[in-house]
Amino acid sequence: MTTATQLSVNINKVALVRNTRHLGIPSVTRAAELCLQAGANGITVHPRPDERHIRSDDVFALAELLQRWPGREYNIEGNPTQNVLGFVRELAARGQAPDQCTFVPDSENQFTSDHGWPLADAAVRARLQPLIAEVTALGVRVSLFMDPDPALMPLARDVGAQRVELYTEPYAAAWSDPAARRAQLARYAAAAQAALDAGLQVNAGHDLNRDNLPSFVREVPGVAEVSIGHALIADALELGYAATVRAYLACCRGQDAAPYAI
Ligand SMILES: CC(=O)[C@@H](O)[C@H](O)COP(=O)(O)O
Ligand SMILES: NCC(=O)COP(=O)(O)O
Repeated sequence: MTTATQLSVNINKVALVRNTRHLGIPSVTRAAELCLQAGANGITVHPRPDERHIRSDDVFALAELLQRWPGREYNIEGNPTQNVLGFVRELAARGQAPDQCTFVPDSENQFTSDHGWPLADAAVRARLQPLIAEVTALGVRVSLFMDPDPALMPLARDVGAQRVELYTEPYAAAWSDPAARRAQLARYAAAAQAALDAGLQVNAGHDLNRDNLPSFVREVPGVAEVSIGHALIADALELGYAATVRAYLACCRGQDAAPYAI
């Protein structure tokens, strides 16, 4: 039996709105709790070094919150040469290690994530290997953010990652053109299969939404988890967290999205 794709809700954008005032609203911990109550399988954050959205305090408050939700996962994304390892080390020391750390090769002030690790470069592999080993030794699963290139998947395994997260923006951008969509789906399916063949598990994320998610999980083999933030939080502004999470969970099971009844 295949397990349904898990939904990890990225709450960066809740923090982004919160940070425009000094009032503490909307609350990221409340948002996380409402998403978990609605059935989300996990919470993702990407604490960027400039703290434009998720701040250091949020990372720790969410780790505390996740302790009360056994079986739900906490995924922290970021560049291991910047701030993310500090969070993982400190949380592990507190006995609150995240379940997963997704290494993303973003620069300090990057607008948003837009490429995966260039693992064909031996110097990049040599830099990553000890960092992956350290995080794995802390009991945290490491996932590498990757472009959908089948040739790179065995290299992700060789540097010690347990998962890859396929960067899905090119698929999302092609979605409204049927021929381009089919070509992208074939490309992602080949990358996912190469990852599975290499013994890796497969995550996916970036610009996934209610429209493009069902065909992705139906056609790309073995997608263990999707992390979704921007579109999901935008939908939640209209519908609330609970209805939105339930709609995305249905998409994760491959059901095409019904129009929202407002
Ligand atoms: C790793 C990734 O795909 C990113 O999508 C991400 O976490 C979003 O970051 P922003 O919310 O800062 O755009
Ligand atoms: N890893 C991708 C993620 O967490 C959310 O990306 P997006 O849905 O905000 O584009």
